[in-house]
Amino acid sequence: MTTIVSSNNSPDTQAKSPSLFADASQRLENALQYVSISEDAIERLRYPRASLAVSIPVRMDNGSLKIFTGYRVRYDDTRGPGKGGVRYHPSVTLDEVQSLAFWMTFKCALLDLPFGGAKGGIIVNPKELSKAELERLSRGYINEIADFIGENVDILAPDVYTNATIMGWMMDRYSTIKRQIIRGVVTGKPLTLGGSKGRDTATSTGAFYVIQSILPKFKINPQQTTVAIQGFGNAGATLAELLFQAGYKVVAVSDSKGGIYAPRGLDIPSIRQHKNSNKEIKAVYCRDSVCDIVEHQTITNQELLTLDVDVLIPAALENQITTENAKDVKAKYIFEVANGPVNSAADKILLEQNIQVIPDILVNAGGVTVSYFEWVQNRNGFYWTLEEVNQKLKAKMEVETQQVWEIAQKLQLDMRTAAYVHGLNRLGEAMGAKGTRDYYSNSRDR
Ligand SMILES: NC(=O)C1=CN([C@@H]2O[C@H](COP(=O)(O)OP(=O)(O)OC[C@H]3O[C@@H](n4cnc5c(N)ncnc54)[C@H](O)[C@@H]3O)[C@@H](O)[C@H]2O)C=CC1
Ligand SMILES: O=C(O)CCC(=O)C(=O)O
Repeated sequence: MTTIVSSNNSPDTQAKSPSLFADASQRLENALQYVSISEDAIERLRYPRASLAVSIPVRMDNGSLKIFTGYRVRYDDTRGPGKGGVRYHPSVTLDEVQSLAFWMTFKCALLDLPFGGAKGGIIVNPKELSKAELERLSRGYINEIADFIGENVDILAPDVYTNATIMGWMMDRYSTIKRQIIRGVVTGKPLTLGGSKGRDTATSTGAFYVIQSILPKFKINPQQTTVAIQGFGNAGATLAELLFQAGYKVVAVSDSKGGIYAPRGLDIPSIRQHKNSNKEIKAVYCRDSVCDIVEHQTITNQELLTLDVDVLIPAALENQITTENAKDVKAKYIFEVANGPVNSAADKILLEQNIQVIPDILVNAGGVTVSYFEWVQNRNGFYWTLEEVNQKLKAKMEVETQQVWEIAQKLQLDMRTAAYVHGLNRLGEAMGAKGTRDYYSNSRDR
């Protein structure tokens, strides 16, 4: 069954119990003094537009029935249909999904995509499910949220522990319910079902373009740059490989079980191979086609965050750098590939330490940008080459990175506040263009 949850989950109502959403909203409040948009628009942006909680009945392989809880939140759709991934994780909460949908809103505006922000999640450890159970769960989720989504309403995509296969099942189930093939309701699908070339690597490729645009501004040269990456999934592992190929010295990587650190540098392609075959990370260094296991330390995910490296890339989950460890961070640059890895209190500490944080809503926006390309291709029924996709992605990431940089320079802001200013200006403009008559109040009508 489906429940519409109160959308009145504003920072105010959550102030009594500190939440991820209250913390995320702080970034909006910090940017407000640098923009001139209407009070109405600001008030609207403080609240998610709609939040849905569903119970998903799944027949397990042993014959029992298990009920899973899922969410979908549409935060804002002023600039277009809601857009955002679906996360499968045991620690998913409504508060987290609302925060992720909030970030999607600003991310899509920042990249000037014709989308609003949305996100979904299911409380589940997918590693404990068989493939058949996972498929029934994914199809069941769509059964419950079908009236809440649509290719012109709210469009799904992959996120943590979801992938192209799951997106294919979801699109197929939605099409079955609607009695027509509707490819554009989900992006990140398998190529054979209308996926876009380059979507699987888009988040990391986009992040790579941002890194390559920002570091030269600080006269940083890849060959002398050490990098630590937390999270070795879709986003982290591919980015590690791109940086490795470009000559950066990737000295530490980790997954949910922990990581490895080798000051000599790691051979990322070999580590990916090991991970794919052995399901664990081993420290490997290869030169001239000869590989050996290098001297390395195993480290915890927390230790990785405070390594003495030039560049730190959190690419796993939110709230990794907080007041607990921010003062111990030694990296000079943090590129946030994960959503929300640094909380707002930690931002202040990092700023005092002169550490440059390049924010999630810019760094990881390559994923949703290629999702947009996929949606466009689905609507046109005409598909692009990988070169076309990457060329368009590169152009978009570089233009918006430069704009955020210029706002930061002009207003003397950190990159995160500058990114919110950029997104807010676009959101405010769209809200202004729509007018406020739908709010059924004449007090501010002009
Ligand atoms: N997949 C996408 O298109 C996009 C993903 N992101 C963000 O990137 C981050 C990673 O997502 P994906 O790579 O897609 O997920 P994924 O499911 O492919 O990989 C997640 C990785 O994080 C690791 N991990 C899980 N829990 C961890 C923990 N407690 N500590 C350290 N590592 C842990 C896993 O072992 C795995 O290596 C998330 O914050 C996600 O929201 C952002 C934009 C787009
Ligand atoms: O590709 C998409 O639509 C959204 C990806 C996503 O969930 C994110 O950027 O956090």
